[in-house]
Amino acid sequence: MAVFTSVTLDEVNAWLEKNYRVGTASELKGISSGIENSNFFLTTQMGGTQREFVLTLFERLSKEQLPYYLELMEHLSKKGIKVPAPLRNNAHQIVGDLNGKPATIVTKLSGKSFLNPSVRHCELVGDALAKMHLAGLDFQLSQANLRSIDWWKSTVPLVIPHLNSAQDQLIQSELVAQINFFNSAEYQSLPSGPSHCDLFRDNVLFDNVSGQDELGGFFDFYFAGNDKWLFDLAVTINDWCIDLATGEIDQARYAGMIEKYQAVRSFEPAEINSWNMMLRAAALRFWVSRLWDYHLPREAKMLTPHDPTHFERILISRREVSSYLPNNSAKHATK
Ligand SMILES: Nc1ncnc2c1ncn2[C@@H]1O[C@H](COP(=O)(O)OP(=O)(O)O)[C@@H](O)[C@H]1O
Ligand SMILES: N[C@@H](CCOP(=O)(O)O)C(=O)O
Repeated sequence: MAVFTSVTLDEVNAWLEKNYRVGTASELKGISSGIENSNFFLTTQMGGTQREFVLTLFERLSKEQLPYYLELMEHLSKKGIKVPAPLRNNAHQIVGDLNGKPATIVTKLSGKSFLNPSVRHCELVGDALAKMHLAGLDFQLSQANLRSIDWWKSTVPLVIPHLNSAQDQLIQSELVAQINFFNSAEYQSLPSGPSHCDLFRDNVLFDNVSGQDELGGFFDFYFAGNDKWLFDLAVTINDWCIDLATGEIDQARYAGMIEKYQAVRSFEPAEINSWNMMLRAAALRFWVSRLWDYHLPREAKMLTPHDPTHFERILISRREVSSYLPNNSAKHATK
């Protein structure tokens, strides 16, 4: 995360004293990774106990949109899914205000990210993602994925002036294909529910337990929304189970993630048929957002935009190669 809004230790202490019972802040460290919000590692001292949190100031999401994300994290965490738990303030509110921005404190997960994941890491993520989908079924709030097709339709025209003619043609033809896909009866029938929608390698931590990596947790729910579960899985596969240089699927990691996901929740026939288009949708989603962040950047300290051409390559690869979603009972070609 970049730091768009600065906060001092004194400002945090005044805010904590007024609103929370977590003791006194002894350390506040701006976090440089991430691109959406202003994040800080926050250490507090209370009665001789040191506690660690993450303080987030939201830069784009409004106070009205935030309860969905934060209450979803609270809901999942209460159900035993490893995600940060937001702290409610003294007025029992899940979000407050700090330095003119909506702000919240969540528990800090332990562990580290693996940017070159193994088959085991992918298996752990597949298992936990399916469990997270099922745990979200009885979550009462509903909010659409704000970075879905309506956002692609409004953002593609803004980035087109920055593209060469081959890219322009590719993005427009994929958008049309996705509009048709989203309008199909089969798409409409796909199972859905609260979804993370950005479960990249840098949004998952692993802990080493007795010499073996175990899931530390999923975080960064601020692109979450009610969406097709298959989209969530496709976003995750497109980041975790690929050869990073070419964007092509790595079969061992792919099979590991799918198998463990499916051990928890079996795919429906419509999901098997929709898989290739969903992988393409997931690639288009991040090509568009990376182009937008790259060509229309915001002012921020410590902001490093991601490379858009990576998702252009992934999209080209998914359009050229038909992918299969293995199922215990049936295997269908998707193209
Ligand atoms: N709850 C958490 N526990 C541990 N680390 C976290 C937590 N939330 C954020 N981080 C750290 O902060 C970094 C940036 O957070 P992220 O949510 O990705 O930012 P952004 O909101 O900009 O996407 C992460 O890479 C991670 O190192
Ligand atoms: N995962 C997205 C960017 C979203 O940023 P994050 O830091 O909030 O995960 C990408 O890689 O394009």
